Amino acid sequence: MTLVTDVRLRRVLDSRGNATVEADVLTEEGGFGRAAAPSGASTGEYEAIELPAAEAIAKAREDAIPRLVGEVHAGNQREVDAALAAADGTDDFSGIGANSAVAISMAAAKAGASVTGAPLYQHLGGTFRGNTFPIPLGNIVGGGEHAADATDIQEFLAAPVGAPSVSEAIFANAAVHAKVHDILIERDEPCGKGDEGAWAPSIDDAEAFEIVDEATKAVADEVGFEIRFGLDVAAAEMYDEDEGGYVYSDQVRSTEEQVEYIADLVREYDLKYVEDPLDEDDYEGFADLTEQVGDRTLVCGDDLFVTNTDRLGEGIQQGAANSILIKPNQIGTLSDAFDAIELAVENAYGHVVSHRSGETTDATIAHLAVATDAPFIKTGAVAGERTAKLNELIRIEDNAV
Ligand SMILES: C=C(OP(=O)(O)O)C(=O)O
Ligand SMILES: [Mg+2]
Repeated sequence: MTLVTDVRLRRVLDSRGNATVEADVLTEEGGFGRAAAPSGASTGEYEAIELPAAEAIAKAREDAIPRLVGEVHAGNQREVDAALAAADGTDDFSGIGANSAVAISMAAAKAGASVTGAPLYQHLGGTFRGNTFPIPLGNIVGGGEHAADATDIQEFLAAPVGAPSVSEAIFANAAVHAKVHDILIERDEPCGKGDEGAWAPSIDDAEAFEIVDEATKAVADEVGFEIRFGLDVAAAEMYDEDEGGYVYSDQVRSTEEQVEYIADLVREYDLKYVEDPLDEDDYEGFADLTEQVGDRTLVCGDDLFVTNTDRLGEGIQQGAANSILIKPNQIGTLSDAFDAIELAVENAYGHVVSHRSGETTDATIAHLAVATDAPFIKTGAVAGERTAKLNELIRIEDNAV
């Protein structure tokens, strides 16, 4: 019923104005799915390989499409993704590009869902999925690789942990974003934005902590539920062995100092979430920090794990982190992302489904988060390509998809 009859690929724009891959998958019975690959800026060293969009499309047309059309069923995700892996022939999708692979994989899932008439989250999660919704982590202030001349820490993320519904959580994050704007205006700070729609003022990290703390508390008082905040330190981008550690604007911190610094921040600001607090090769540092504060905060591996079961397995063995970021394009297919989620869940690691800094209006990750009962989703607070996912979550909650 869901035999693939055509796969069409094209270059489209992403939110940074770069070319990315969009895929259409067509099936018997009129099934149709369309999806586009996102793209990172602070990419992990161990991620699957994104090729220039035109090259990824050419390679996929030559090697992958003949293995898909008339050969696999869009309703059978593992069959689709195995064909993509076989067509690629490498262990990092450098053959056809992880951007072609993930776009086709997600488009196939949508085509499979369209034939059955089930919403994508139900097609992916099954009718016996749980009944939870992810808490959205909203990027409020940021710098690092996502904005020049702003904070060293890449993302300050609002975490509306007490929200009674996903829509109230989403509106709370938008209110925190607006509150930070008010505070920046009061302080006479410029209000430019970074790649993900977060404010990117030329302030130091200490001032950003002060402002985000004030804004989350003020909005929590207004809405009447708990809002905490968290960080994506993206520390691999700061780490420089030759410089002796983590290079901040005003100092260099050794690994021990970095662990201490982050642990102190968790305690001082009661942080709910800390992503990539250490370099992507430093399992030991992650384990040390997790031992110190893992009982009170999520220590999350993004560049550390890159949605990869081998790297997550190593982390589980060493006690490094207690949660994993899930970015399908880091690993290439939805099946690979599901494998990482399954391994995480089996080992009581939380999973946080995530956007990339370069995005389109594709909303697949909203469905993926709901399908897998993800405790959190990280997909910005404002900006059209971010609100595409947030509004889809609201529609899912409202049974309107
Ligand atoms: C979303 C992120 O940024 P990028 O897509 O640039 O890796 C991140 O680091 O978590
Ligand atoms: Mg990250």
